[in-house]
Amino acid sequence: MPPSTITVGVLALQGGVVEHLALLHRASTSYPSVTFHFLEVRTPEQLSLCDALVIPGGESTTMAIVARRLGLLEPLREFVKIDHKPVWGTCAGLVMLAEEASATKQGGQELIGGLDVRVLRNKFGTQVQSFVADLNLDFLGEGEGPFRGVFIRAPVVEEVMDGDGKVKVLGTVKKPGEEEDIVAVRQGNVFGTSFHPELTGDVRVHAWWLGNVVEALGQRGEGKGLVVGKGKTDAGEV
Ligand SMILES: NC(=O)CC[C@H](N)C(=O)O
Repeated sequence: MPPSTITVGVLALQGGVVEHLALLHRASTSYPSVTFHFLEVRTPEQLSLCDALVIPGGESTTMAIVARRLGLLEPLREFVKIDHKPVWGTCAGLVMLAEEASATKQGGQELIGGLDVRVLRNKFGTQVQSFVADLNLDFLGEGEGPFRGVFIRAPVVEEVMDGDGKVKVLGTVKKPGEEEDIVAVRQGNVFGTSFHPELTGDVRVHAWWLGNVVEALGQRGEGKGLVVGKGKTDAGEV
């Protein structure tokens, strides 16, 4: 039985929070039998209300420092690795969800973990080397056209570290003259993308992910979300 109400948080320490909320809200109309509540998460208390979480793009070093100061890092690790609640990280969010990261600032940076991968930060260079590429994301379903991948100081998965195939590669990109790079992975309830679906206006990845959330929580008999009117988030109308 899918749960009737689900609370989805967006970690709102910095980065593309509003964009995710807008697309999540649009995607939620694909599941009319479920009432979604969307919540900006800045405190452990807010996190504890969530059934699932999006960690947006932005700057993973800053996000980690702020999360540490707000007492959120350990609760986030529990959320992902002990409670196994569904989580999706985009770009900096993918970095946060990796077990290891390379090209970090001197002294390294704190991560949440959950994906047995090592990411390489800023693989394609600086902000001015941002690019857009058509991606074939088979998980979106047969007959779906390519997805416009927006890459901004994006990381890639440079190594899948688990030996037993738990990490599934769901998307790659190949720039002319370069090797293919892994840009979407999933391990159980943890999903990560190097690119930014929230900046495209294309709702398909958000809708797919919400479908996974509904399914995962249904299997666990969970979904304790607060019931609020559709069309609103804590950030107001989106
Ligand atoms: N657009 C982004 O989220 C950039 C991610 C950033 N390079 C980081 O490592 O945190």
